[in-house]
Amino acid sequence: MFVVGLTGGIAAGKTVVSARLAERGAAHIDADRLAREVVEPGTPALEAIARRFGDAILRSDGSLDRAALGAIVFSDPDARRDLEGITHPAVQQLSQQRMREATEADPARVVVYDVPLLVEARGTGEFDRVVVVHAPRETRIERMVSLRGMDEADAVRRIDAQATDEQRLAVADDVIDSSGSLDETLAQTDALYDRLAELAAAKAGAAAKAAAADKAADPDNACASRITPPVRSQQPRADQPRPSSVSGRS
Ligand SMILES: CC(C)(COP(=O)(O)OP(=O)(O)OC[C@H]1O[C@@H](n2cnc3c(N)ncnc32)[C@H](O)[C@@H]1O)[C@@H](O)C(=O)NCCC(=O)NCCS
Ligand SMILES: Nc1ncnc2c1ncn2[C@@H]1O[C@H](COP(=O)(O)OP(=O)(O)OP(=O)(O)O)[C@@H](O)[C@H]1O
Repeated sequence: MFVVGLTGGIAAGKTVVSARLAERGAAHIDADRLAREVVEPGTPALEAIARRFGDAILRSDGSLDRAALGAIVFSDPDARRDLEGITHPAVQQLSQQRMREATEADPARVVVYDVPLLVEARGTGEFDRVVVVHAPRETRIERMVSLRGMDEADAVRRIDAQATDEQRLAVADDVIDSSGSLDETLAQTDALYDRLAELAAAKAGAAAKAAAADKAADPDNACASRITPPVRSQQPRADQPRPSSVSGRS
C-alpha cells in the first residue's frame, strides 16, 4: 500500500488537488468526510459530543449542528481538544479501514489521504509521501471570506486553530503552490501524480518480489508476506534537502 498524506491549511486547495489526483486514478479518502460520518445520528461519537457539549449542539432531527459546535470549538482550545479526543480516534480507525479497502484490488494504486490536521493530529509516520498544498495565510483568508461567505474574524480563528505554514512545510516531501491560478495548481498536480504513480508501482513491485522470495525460502508457508514499511520511514529526514515548490524528492 502506498499512502500519500495530503495536507494544507484551511482553504489552501486540498479539495481541488485531491479531486484531480482522483481523476487521474488515485483512491481519495477525505478526513473531513470521515469526521462527518463518525458523528452521524446514532453513533457513539455523537452521543459523547452531546454529553460533553449539551443538547444545544443538536438539531431538532438529532443530527449535529455543525455551526453551533464550530462556534464553540474554534474560540475555545480546551473545548476543541475535547471534541478531537472524541472524533480523532474514530476517524483514525475508519481511515485505516478505508485505505485497506482502497488497495485490495490493486496494491499499486496511489492512496491519497486528505487530512487537514496531519501535522496537528496524525503525524507523518504512516505515510509514504507527505504533500503540502500551500497558499499564504492572507490568500486563504481572502478565499474564506469571498468564496465561502465567512466572516473575516471567523476565518482568522480557524486559521489560528491550525499549525503554521512553517510547521506544515517542514514535513513536506512535495509542495504544491496553490497561490496562483487554478490551471497552475492543476498542472503541478498532474506532474505530481505521475511521480507518485511511479513510486507506488515501484513499492508494490518490491513488495511482490519480497513475498515471492519469502515463499521460495519457505514453500510450506504460502501465507508468508512481508509488511513493507512506508518508503518515507526508510529515509531519515535530517540529511534530506527541503522540497522545492512543486517538485519533490524522489
Ligand atoms: C467543528 C466542526 C463541527 C465544524 O464543522 P464545519 O462543517 O463548520 O467544518 P468542516 O468539518 O467542514 O471543516 C472545515 C475545515 O475546518 C478545519 N478544521 C476542522 N476541525 C478542526 C480542528 N479540530 N482544528 C483545526 N481546524 C479544524 C479544517 O481545515 C477543515 O477542513 C467540525 O470541523 C468537526 O467536527 N471538527 C472536529 C473533527 C476534526 O478534527 N476534523 C478535521 C479532520 S479529522
Ligand atoms: N490556484 C488555486 N488552487 C486551488 N484552489 C484555488 C486556487 N485559486 C482559487 N482557488 C479556490 O480556493 C478554494 C480552495 O478551497 P478547497 O475547498 O479546495 O480548500 P481546502 O484546502 O480543501 O479547504 P478545507 O480545509 O476547508 O477543506 C476553492 O474554491 C478554489 O476554487
